[in-house]
Amino acid sequence: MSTVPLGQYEKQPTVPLPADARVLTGASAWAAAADAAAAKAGERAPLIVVDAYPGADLPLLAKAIAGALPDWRIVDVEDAAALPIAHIDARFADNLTEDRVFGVLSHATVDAFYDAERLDKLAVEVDGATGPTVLLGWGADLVARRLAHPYALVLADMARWELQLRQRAGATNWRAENPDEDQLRKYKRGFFVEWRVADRHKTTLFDRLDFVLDANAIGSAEPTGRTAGMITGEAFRAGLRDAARAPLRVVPFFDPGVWGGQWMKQRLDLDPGKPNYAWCFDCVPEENSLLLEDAEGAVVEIPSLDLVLAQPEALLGERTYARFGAEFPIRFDFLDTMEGGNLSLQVHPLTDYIQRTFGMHYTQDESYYMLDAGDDAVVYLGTKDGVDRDAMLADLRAAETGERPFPAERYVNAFPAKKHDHFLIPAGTIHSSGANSMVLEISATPFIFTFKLWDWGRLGLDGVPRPVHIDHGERNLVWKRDTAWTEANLVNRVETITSEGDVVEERTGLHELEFIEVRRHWFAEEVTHDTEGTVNVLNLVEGDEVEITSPTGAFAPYTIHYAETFIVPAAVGPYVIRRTARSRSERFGTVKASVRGTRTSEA
Ligand SMILES: O=P(O)(O)OC[C@H]1O[C@](O)(CO)[C@@H](O)[C@@H]1O
Repeated sequence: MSTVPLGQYEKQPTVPLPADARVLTGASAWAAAADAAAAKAGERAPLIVVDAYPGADLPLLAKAIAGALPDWRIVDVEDAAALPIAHIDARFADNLTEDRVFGVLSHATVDAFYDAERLDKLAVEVDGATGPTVLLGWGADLVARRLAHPYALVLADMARWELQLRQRAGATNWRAENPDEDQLRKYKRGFFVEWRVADRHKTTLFDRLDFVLDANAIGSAEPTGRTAGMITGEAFRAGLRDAARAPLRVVPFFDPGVWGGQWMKQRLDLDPGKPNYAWCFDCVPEENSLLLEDAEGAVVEIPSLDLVLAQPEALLGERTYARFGAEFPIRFDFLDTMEGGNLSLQVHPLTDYIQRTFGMHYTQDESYYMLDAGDDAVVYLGTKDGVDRDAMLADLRAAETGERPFPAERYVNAFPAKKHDHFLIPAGTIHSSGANSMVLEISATPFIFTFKLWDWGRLGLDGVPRPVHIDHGERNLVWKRDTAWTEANLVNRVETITSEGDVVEERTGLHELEFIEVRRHWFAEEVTHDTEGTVNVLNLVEGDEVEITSPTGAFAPYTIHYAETFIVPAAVGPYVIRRTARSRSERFGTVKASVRGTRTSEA
């Protein structure tokens, strides 16, 4: 039974660890690592390798290890063998670019950050060590794997949301000297280079890990009330294997913005002291976390991306995995502009453009599902009939220089928006959510490839104008998406699929140029679903509380509250969504997204 009040959004959802797994903390965690290292070493001096995700707080980690294992020599692999930062900057200059926001995705491996000769030398030195040694740092395994003898391997893992919070608070990129650099540039360096390389690297460790340490809780940007937990590699692997076979939620994160609103604060019970909340990222497994909980209630936080990387086929399904690789292709998030402002007027790149320019293999196709709407809510979508494109571009450029505001109403449609409307936004379509809207974005995962065209003359939260990219926008705007086309193709394309008793199933999108299929179900009692071999992402858009149950008892009933997004992994198969014993709502509504053409019943 749910522990939160009826209908109240759960902000810290957890995923159970196997019954026999325990979260270790403090000195006992390091003692367990030391025991494992000693057992592997036999007659030799034991070795613990702590491979830390870039952005982990190494000084604090070293202090914790030294406190627990005072007789061990701790070697900072980064100090010993990393290439000078100027060398790394030059190596990745083409990926990092001069732009504030956009880089080019790197295909490098962690070796590119290290001096191979110094790694060799360090390996020889560690090989000859007579006392117990800890190798610490991102890529520490590069040294250890040069050795012929076994060692205990610890991954000090971190999620991207925590990394971003630390960057905002002054943390640098990996070994860079940029504490005061523009946050957009720090993020760019993570997104296009560091995190890509680091994810590729850590995936090579997963099968060999002896322990996973929650480095989010070591030097956290904001107080979490948690001490850093450690679980065994076995618990990590088994926990993820189980997680990919039952419904789950990732840990949502909430972020303020220039256009942010008040709806989430009130309805999702967020900090009333904050001026606003703009976004809630409720299903972006690339950035969110999973909270793994043991049978005694102790919790360890890991990146939810680990689930995607470790269990891609069970999670995504064979066909979706074949199409996207180990990437979670569906993103759900909230955009809250209730009593806030308009989003920027924007456009996303076409597939060909995002591939050629940024090295992304699929693009940021989107849609706005209206979870709620004020009386005056509108969605800006598509250009007006007969627009003079040169005049519009000239007006956008004049607005960018501050010469005069952009007359958006002259060029862009503003469609009235009400609760449960669904607006489809294939890449290349000009769009923006207006003020007084509560949008559930159901989109492809890419989320930073936004070409802002006009930001309504306002400044960003950092006091400087947010970046506008009219040149990129011009190359991607599809001008034939005028009023008539937009209305016929992108506004409320709802189609009833079946209607039986109290259950109605509708298709609400997305547009045929987008790969996501969205089905909405209305019901009073229950609806039977089947993943049919592909991942489902759902949100309870109407009703206070439901539970997800297994007709075969394959997983324990899982409670979902209003507005919560949840993932049903492909491996689940059949599942039932039904009202709970304490539900008070008369009617429920869910929206369910999957990748079109990947269900077993689709030829
Ligand atoms: O550019 P703005 O005005 O912040 O718009 C909101 C942004 O949030 C997203 O919807 C999701 O990250 C982007 O597509 C969009 O750019």
